[in-house]
Parts: sequence; structure tokens; C-alpha cells
Amino acid sequence: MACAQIPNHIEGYGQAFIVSEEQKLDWGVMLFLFGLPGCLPTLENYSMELHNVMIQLMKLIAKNLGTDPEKLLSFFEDEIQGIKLNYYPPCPEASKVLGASPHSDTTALTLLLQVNEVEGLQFNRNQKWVPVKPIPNAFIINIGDVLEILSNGEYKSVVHRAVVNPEKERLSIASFHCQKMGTQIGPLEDLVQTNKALYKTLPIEEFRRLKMTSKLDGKFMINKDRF
Ligand SMILES: O=C(O)CCC(=O)C(=O)O
Ligand SMILES: [Fe+2]
Repeated sequence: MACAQIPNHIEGYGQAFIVSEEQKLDWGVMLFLFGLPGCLPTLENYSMELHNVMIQLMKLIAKNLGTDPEKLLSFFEDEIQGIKLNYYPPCPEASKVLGASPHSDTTALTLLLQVNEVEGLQFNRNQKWVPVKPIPNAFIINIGDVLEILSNGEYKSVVHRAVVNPEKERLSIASFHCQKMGTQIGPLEDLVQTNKALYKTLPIEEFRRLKMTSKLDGKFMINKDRF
């Protein structure tokens, strides 16, 4: 409790996406920290390496999209990196709770480590939940809403959730790679020369505010119909 979140701040120990007293809470807690230079010394190396992995992935994604890598990378050179250490205690009534309710991440990319190899992460495909088996020392790479927007829908963010185990605790570390405040997020210019823009351009904080003030409920609506 010494590092509990202060109201309206994400950083610290607690839970995210709480919008009402009546809401059924997820069966899990987190410690949310910001990474990159100047963060806790024990986190700094890990955080810097995550940044490098993310940049390599972005180069490949740019190539795949046929877009200018410099332009895409420019969004990430001074990224904001959130590191969320998730702890899911065992639950005797595991089938009645969720560790993390269905959602897509508000990031560009999420690098997720399933720390103690207890299964729990599932993603949604064709209305079915598909478990993601933990592979020792391997990252799960999740596409987030921001990459969906930047890529004008070529990459789709993935809806996922975490279930809990009746006997074993589960730990995961998610790193969220996002843009700094003030960045305008919209489809990359060279992707909307011939195709029309499928998403509005919004400042990142506006987009994040809309997401954080709504209850986690599947995929966040980010298309033109919503804004
Ligand atoms: O614990 C997991 O595997 C998933 C956690 C997650 O989706 C998140 O923290 O955004
Ligand atoms: Fe997530």
C-alpha cells in the first residue's frame, strides 16, 4: 500500500478501469510503472531492451505496410512506455471471475511476458476464446488500437482477456508502447493516398481519455462512426 495509486493516476499499485462502486472487479491487481531513462534503476535495462525490440518490430511492420519506416519510427523514438506487472491470485471459483475483462490495448504494440508459465491469456477469434500457451522466455506481441489507426486498419488490434486458475497464482508483465502526449494519431499519410482514411485523427490524450473513462468491454470503438 506504500505505493498505492493516487486517485485518477494510473501509476502505482492497484487496479485500472474502475468506473463505479457497483462494478464487478477483475480478479487481479497490478503495479503500474513508467519505463525508460530515469525510471527505477532495476527496471531501466529491461525497459531499454523492450524499446529496442519494439523498434525492430516497427521496422518490419513498416516494410510490411509499404510505408516510410522513418515516418512510422518517428512516432516511437520518444515513446511513453508503461510497464504493468499483473498478479492474479488463485480463485476457488475461477469460472465465475476474470483476471482481466475482454479488451484491446490502447497501445501501438504490447510486449507481454507470461512470467510463471501458468496459462491464462486468451484472445478472441471468430467469437471464440483461444488460449495462448506460455512459452518460456518468449514475448507475446499484441497489436493495439493505435497501430490499427496508424496502419489504417491493415493491422487490427486484438481483443483478449485473462482467466484465473483455481489453484495457482499467475503473473504477467505487459509493456505498453505509446506516443507522448500531444501526438496526433491518425492513419499514416502515405497509406491514405489511394485508400480513404478509416479513422479520425485525434490527439493521443483525447483517445486515451475516452478509453480510460469507459469500462473495459471488448474492443474500443475507434472508427469514424464513433467520433
Ligand atoms: O495477464 C495477461 O496475460 C494479460 C494482461 C493484459 O491484457 C493487460 O495487462 O493489458
Ligand atoms: Fe491487455
